Amino acid sequence: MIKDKFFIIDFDSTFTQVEALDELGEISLKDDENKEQILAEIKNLTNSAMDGRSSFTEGLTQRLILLKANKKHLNPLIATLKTKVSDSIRRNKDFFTAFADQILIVSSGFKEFITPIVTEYGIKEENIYANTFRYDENGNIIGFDQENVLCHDKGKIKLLENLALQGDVYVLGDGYTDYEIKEAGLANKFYAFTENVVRDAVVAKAEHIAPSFDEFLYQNKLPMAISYPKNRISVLLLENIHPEAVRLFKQEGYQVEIMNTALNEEQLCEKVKNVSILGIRSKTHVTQKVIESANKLMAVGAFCIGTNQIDLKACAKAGIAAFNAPYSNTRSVVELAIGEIIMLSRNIPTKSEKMHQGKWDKSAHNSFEVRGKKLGIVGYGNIGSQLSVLAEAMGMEVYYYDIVEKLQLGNAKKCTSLKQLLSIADIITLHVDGRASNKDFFGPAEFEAMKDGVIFLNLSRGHLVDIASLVKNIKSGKIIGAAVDVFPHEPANNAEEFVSELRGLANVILTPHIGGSTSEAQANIANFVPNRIMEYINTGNTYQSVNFPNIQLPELKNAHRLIHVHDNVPGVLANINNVLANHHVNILGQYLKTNENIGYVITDIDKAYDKNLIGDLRNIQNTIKFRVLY
Ligand SMILES: NC(=O)c1ccc[n+]([C@@H]2O[C@H](COP(=O)([O-])OP(=O)(O)OC[C@H]3O[C@@H](n4cnc5c(N)ncnc54)[C@H](O)[C@@H]3O)[C@@H](O)[C@H]2O)c1
Ligand SMILES: O=C(O)CC[C@@H](O)C(=O)O
Repeated sequence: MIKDKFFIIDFDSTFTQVEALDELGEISLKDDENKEQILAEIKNLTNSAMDGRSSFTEGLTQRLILLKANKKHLNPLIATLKTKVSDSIRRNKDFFTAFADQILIVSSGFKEFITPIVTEYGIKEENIYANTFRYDENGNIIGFDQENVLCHDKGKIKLLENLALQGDVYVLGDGYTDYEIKEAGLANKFYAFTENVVRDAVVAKAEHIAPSFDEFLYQNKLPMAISYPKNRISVLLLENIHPEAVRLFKQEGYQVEIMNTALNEEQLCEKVKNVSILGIRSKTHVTQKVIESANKLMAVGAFCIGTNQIDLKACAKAGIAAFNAPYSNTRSVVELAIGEIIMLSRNIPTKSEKMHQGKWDKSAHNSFEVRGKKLGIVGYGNIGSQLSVLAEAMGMEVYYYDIVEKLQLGNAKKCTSLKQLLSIADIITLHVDGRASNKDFFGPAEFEAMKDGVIFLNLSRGHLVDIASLVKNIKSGKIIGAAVDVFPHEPANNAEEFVSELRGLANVILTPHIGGSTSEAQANIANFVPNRIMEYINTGNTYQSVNFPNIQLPELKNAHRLIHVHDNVPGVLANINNVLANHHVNILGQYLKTNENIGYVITDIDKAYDKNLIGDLRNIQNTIKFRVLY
């Protein structure tokens, strides 16, 4: 145990997420008709004192008058505060117990509510320095013990002078009075604690910032509950990702930067250098070069279905796990396709445009019901098969073609070749994935093989269709209607012009890659992808990763989890186990999965291990990445 270090920890907004007197006001003023106004006044007084803008003693006196609190309000207050202990303090409970002799709570709050909270964390009652209330004969709180130095301005300084601690003193707090201890020369280091509140005046003065208690422990090489402070994990989210993803990552304690645009390779290489988690949609390309520029990248999240924009193999080889949202926008794409099939069958784009020009063209020419028509679905995956179900419900006859064997839904008929499908269908819709081999999948020969008067849709990927051939066949009248949502070149953001030969053609619906852009889908994606990534980081689970072997395990309690990513060559598992045996490590469980590129091993071991073990595991030949989870 380290004997010559003392940790001075503030209570309000540091040990707990809140200011206790504000919470007390919520209780004591519950039935007061001016509650909101009084609470606002109390908050102002608190903030002014915490920022060092006003006299602490005066503010405290005024706050107690405004509170109109009674002894009977303290139990409910304590119950509330117990639920509001700061997250990072709560998870590091073991630290408080282990270092109880060296931890002092120094607060200008009140012992009556501080003691029951902090002693549950192993903090010693004699190490709690705080004020005490004075009551009248009815239990009303009417003031505080004026003898206590902590109720006076510079009270914390006076207390520390009196304590005359022999050793290094580290102060952690959110307020100006905490900083003043260091300023007065009574502490070696002051850490502005910003997990709950960021006080600019304090942060500006602080030489150390602790966005979490983990960071404080990490910087001081003290034992912590997690392997790495989450605030050190930086997330870059591009392409206007839904705010729910930002909220989830921030809630986890990560630093998040958002951009509304896609980045080109050069821009991304620069931006990605210190990023741990990268979130993109369909337009940002994560290339080999980008991966080589990323020094800290652990995971890439495609906030969409398609992952063709990510070099998945290069990511795996660099130990970077990639995730997507395979089903979150499926329904949205299907609904758009259904709508477009009907609109195109009725020639609506042309008719609507004419109406806008004042032209009344009431005719049934080239207008058809979809009932009884043959719909040809190319790519019978999640989108294709769901479209099949809805199309049948509208009375369409469904044909599909896929390169792999797929479950036939309803009365859908499987075509044994693309050619067969193209020769049968009245409406052809493309739902294959964007793998490289599908480039120019639909060119002159495929359009040639279609029936005359066909309708064509592409809501999959732009590079799958040769646009010049498509345009030629629309102009010739072979294709009487088309809907295109995806293009070989798409603008990086909403400010860039969309340039395409498809512009201005009759009965052609052009949409800006919005097949999956519904509120529901974007919110679902924003929930799904961060959770997958955070689970991977916190537990090692690679479930639904698109490039890592999938392993799913429960969170680990009272053991270490060693996560080893290596080239998929023979002998690595044996080498891992040799190292573990040499260090006399007891294995609690071990799981290995490989794919064509990498091997992924999770080993759960006893809590105790010799520190050289980590270095030895890292040095095993063919190791790509290694990390330890607590
Ligand atoms: N427009 C949008 O906003 C939008 C939204 C979501 C998805 N998408 C695109 O749609 C694609 C399909 O999505 P999904 O969820 O159905 O994917 P999926 O992986 O479930 O289905 C793709 C299917 O295509 C098949 N396939 C691949 N190549 C083929 C080929 N050459 N010939 C025949 N079949 C082939 C696969 O075997 C698979 O069954 C995504 O990969 C994405 O590119 C676009
Ligand atoms: O939102 C996007 O950019 C892509 C949507 C879609 O193409 C997908 O792959 O899910």
